[in-house]
Amino acid sequence: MDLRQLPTSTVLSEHISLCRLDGVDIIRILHPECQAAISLFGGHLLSFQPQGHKDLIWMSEAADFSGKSPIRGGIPVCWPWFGKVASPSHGFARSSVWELESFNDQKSHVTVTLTLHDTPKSRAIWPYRFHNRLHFEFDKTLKVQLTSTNTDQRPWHMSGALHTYLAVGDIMQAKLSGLGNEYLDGLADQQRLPTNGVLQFDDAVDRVYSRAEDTMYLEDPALFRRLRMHNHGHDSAVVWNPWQSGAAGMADMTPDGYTTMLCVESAVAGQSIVLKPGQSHHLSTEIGAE
Ligand SMILES: O=P(O)(O)OC[C@H]1O[C@H](O)[C@H](O)[C@@H](O)[C@@H]1O
Repeated sequence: MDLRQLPTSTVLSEHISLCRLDGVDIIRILHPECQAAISLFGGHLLSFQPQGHKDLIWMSEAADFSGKSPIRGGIPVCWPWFGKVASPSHGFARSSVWELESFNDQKSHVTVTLTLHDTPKSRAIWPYRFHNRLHFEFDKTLKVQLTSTNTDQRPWHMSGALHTYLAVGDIMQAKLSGLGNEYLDGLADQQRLPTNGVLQFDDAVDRVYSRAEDTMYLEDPALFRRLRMHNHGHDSAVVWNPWQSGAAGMADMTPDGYTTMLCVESAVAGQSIVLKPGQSHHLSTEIGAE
């Protein structure tokens, strides 16, 4: 995604502009430390490229920016549930329009905060009141924090994920570590299986690592780099790559798209979290290149 080519709608500050791509409004950051983009549709981080590096985040060449369906790539926000436990799959936050609450453009970094709260439309899908805040901090690393607050008078349950699509040079050479000692295999009837915490790739994976470490590393020899991911507020790391056969069944992924991506998600995918009225939960991820 060439961020400089996006047509500017409004200049917000020296390094931050509002742009438009098809049906979505995009906050674009062109800062000496990094370039980044966030779609208001989905509150969806689209790109993060620290100075001197290729993008750390993968975006599908066939992604749909109509604003009608979730965007394939970036960091979709799965909320208030993860997976297909209800409809729509991965919740409604990734296909809702978030509001820009504030931004702060500094010499050393940029922050952007978006919000999403309940509406009659959201309550028709999920009958609760909530207030979500999504805070992004950009410098040499990317920090994303989702704060979910119960503004209802009843307790409610939530699960979810920051469903990060990491960019890799060649998935066949990549190695992910820090995964803990067991996983549930989504491609084998949710069997609970032991592991040494390291994963290499030669086929589709869809796994929930329920004892992942807070910090994971993705070795990427093809791009001569290692990505570091530090998660917080999660109970699992979900790892997903659809491989060739899965990509072939997706209208918004090119046939070879799977070779340059790996989803490593900071997720609440085990037991859902109960929030009482007034309580909040923070789910975050920090990503950098070494
Ligand atoms: O196609 P989506 O709804 O975006 O979901 C993409 C993937 O998300 C997660 O990683 C799940 O574990 C996978 O089972 C799912 O296929």
